Amino acid sequence: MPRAIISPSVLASDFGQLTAECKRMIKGGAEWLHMDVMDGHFVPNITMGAPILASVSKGVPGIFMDCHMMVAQPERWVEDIAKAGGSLYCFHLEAAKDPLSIIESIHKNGMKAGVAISPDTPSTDITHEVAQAADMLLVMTVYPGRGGQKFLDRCVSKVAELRERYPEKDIEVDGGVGPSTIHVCADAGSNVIVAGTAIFAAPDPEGVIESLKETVTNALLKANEDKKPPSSVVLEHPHT
Ligand SMILES: O=C(CO)[C@@H](O)[C@H](O)COP(=O)(O)O
Repeated sequence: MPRAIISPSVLASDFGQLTAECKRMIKGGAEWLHMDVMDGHFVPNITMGAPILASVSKGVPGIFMDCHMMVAQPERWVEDIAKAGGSLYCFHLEAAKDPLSIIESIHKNGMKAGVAISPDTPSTDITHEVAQAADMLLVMTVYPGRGGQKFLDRCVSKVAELRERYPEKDIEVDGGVGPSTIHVCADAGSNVIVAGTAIFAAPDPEGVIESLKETVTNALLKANEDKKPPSSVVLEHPHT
């Protein structure tokens, strides 16, 4: 059964105190940190690249950097991000000419591989081969490019469709996720939750992390329970 993982998006943090902000989130219960890398081509904004990630990994030993690569040439940055301490390299399917070879290169460089889809990309564009090779699938619930946007409900059905196809895979949601939208994401089957504004702008980030995690864990347990045969059937056929 997949487990609940909360990955605060540092895009909503104080970049002047990035290392301290990451430590604050880990202390508050976050397991991963979501690092939004934007190149000004795939999306209009520019955020951070390998040198900043390297400083963070040096300043926060053991950090799991969930790197969301909003870049036009995802194959180009794999080595640099690995050297900078990236733990997971998630690239956009829309930008990839050969997703399978990018996944192979990510694995060769010692990172987990993620494949992201933007709101207008159907989940069926992720082929079975690509989904199987990837460690994580990311369903964007806003258009990539900036934080603080409104959650797009219409993307949730893609999470459910992918969860149906891949019961054990890590499935991440990102964009406008917080206490008011977590239930639909969790019920659809996402287990890795990215939240920026909802966590960093909260007076009690630890409380938000804890409640997001609890909601997701409960949904995962319920889905797992629902898969089991009813207990009466088990009792009637103890040897089957
Ligand atoms: O990738 C992105 C935006 O492109 C996200 O990671 C956002 O940074 C999430 O921020 P909130 O919507 O949670 O504020």
